[in-house]
Amino acid sequence: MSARKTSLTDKQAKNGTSKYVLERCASVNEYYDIAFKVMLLGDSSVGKTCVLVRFKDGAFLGGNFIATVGIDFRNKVVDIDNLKVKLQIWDTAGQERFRSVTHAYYRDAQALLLLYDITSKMSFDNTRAWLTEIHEYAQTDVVIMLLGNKADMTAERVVKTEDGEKLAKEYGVPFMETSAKTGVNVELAFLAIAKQKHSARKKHHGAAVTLWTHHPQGELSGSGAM
Ligand SMILES: Nc1nc2c(ncn2[C@@H]2O[C@H](COP(=O)(O)OP(=O)(O)OP(=O)(O)O)[C@@H](O)[C@H]2O)c(=O)[nH]1
Repeated sequence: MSARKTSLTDKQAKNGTSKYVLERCASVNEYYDIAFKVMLLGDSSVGKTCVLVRFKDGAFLGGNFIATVGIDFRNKVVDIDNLKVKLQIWDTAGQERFRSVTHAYYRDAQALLLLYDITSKMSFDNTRAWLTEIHEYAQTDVVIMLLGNKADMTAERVVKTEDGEKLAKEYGVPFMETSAKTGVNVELAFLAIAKQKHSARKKHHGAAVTLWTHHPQGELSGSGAM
């Protein structure tokens, strides 16, 4: 496959949406209570960038496939338990040759969305290798979710829903099928993983945790106990 040097923004620019550059900068200082780093992982072309763009902008990046080079990120603030949770979402390159770049980011991730493509048996089989890699490089308390993407492509499906469920059960992780094209379950998946991380964090820190609220102007103020 011939991957060009590109990034998420390049992909969007290619699709005639250069306004994304401005929106991305504008959202950086958005108000939030806590922040989680979420990484998207999985083979090349399973739909990681498309899932991220669907979640962030509600759009589908159809057309020619342009592989991500290295890593890029975008932010989105969601509401969980009356808290503003900023998800800093890292979109990684699925191609093997960029693996050493993405390894460096694993240790900072608090949540991982591992994707396969329901029309590609190989991408499904490779999730085991991804899970081994996660085990090797990620934090021990990282929360993981398995996603079978391209659920809209029913005629081309080669991985049964039950197989995804079975694998997820084996590794003790939640599972969903998503479609970046139709949007099915995309928001739900991000919210589910953020909720899971938030619950784990609450359990770990106990009841008396003070949250620091980040205002757009840059001041900090304590927002009480959870
Ligand atoms: N029908 C359908 N096509 C999808 C879906 N998600 C992604 N695609 C298509 O699959 C191709 C690959 O999508 P990307 O999001 O670029 O894949 P990726 O996982 O980011 O690939 P890398 O950047 O190489 O890691 C593109 O042609 C997309 O239009 C989906 O849910 N349904």
